Amino acid sequence: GLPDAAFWWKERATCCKVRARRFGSQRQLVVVEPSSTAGVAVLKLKNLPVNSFSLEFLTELIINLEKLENDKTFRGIIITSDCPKAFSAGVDLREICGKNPAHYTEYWKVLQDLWLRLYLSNLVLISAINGPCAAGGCLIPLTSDYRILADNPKCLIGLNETRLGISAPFWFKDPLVNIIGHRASEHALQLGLLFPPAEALQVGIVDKVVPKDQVQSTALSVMTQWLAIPDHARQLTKNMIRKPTADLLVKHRDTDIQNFVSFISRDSIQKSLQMYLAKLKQNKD
Ligand SMILES: CC/C=C\C/C=C\CCCC/C=C/C(=O)SCCNC(=O)CCNC(=O)[C@H](O)C(C)(C)COP(=O)(O)OP(=O)(O)OC[C@H]1O[C@@H](n2cnc3c(N)ncnc32)[C@H](O)[C@@H]1OP(=O)(O)O
Repeated sequence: GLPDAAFWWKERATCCKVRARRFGSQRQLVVVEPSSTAGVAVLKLKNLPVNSFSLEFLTELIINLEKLENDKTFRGIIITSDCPKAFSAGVDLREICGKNPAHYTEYWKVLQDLWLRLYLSNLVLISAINGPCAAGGCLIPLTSDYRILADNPKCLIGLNETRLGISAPFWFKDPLVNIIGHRASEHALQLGLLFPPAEALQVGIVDKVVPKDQVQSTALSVMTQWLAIPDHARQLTKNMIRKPTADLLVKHRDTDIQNFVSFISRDSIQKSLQMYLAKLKQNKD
């Protein structure tokens, strides 16, 4: 439960800081601003062009989340995108293509860290999804407490991993099952469905669909409702509900990493990821 997670966070926080020093980039990939509502931060994802999860971006994201978690002035975070093209395109395919097992191991550990940091956060997390959100990109909405999607046909959301010839890990699948149910997940995951807004709302992968220019204000007004509940009661309840799902990853992290590394290192998987990336580059608007 929380003691386990706290242990992991302490250990991994040190690794993140070491890694951040290694990148030493001048680009700010995550921007945190206080909102007009007291106690609420707006965290903007800014890894242009599509907020794909590079190792550097993940590291910066985790460090910023950790800072907010430890800053007692904040009770909630609205997570949104500052990239016009996407909320998030998920895993950066260049991180899991053509690299070595040591790199895959490091990458997967950091992605697990992000998931744990978000899923077990004591803060209220609201995803203000203002662009397409695919596969690993759904990690943020699926670990949030509430999801608001922009009503735009380009704003597709879902776990489309099977379309790339890969499978979503169990810790993506479990929150999806918790949110939309077993049968709908079975359907969505196997077919790698990306839902347009009305269908996303109907299946329940998002809680609200609003015009794009109202995503932010809606997130703030939903946040106000959540913050009306005393923190300790809400946090205990959140932990009680999420602990069994989180424990599965906390207890099986190493096996999960080994499975991922051996799966992703296969020639056939590498080939299909390379083909998908090449197709993305061809299909330019
Ligand atoms: C045993 C089992 C154990 C474990 C499981 C095993 C494996 C699990 C694997 C990990 C699980 C998670 C997987 C993922 O997240 S895979 C990524 C899936 N993402 C997608 O399918 C989205 C792809 N992107 C898009 O659809 C579009 O880019 C998008 C977001 C709709 C925006 O479209 P558009 O505005 O037209 O912009 P472009 O397509 O031109 O994109 C701009 C630019 O970005 C590059 N790019 C896009 N997405 C990615 C990406 N995910 N990784 C790397 N690069 C990406 C794109 O190629 C363009 O690049 P260019 O250089 O041409 O400008």
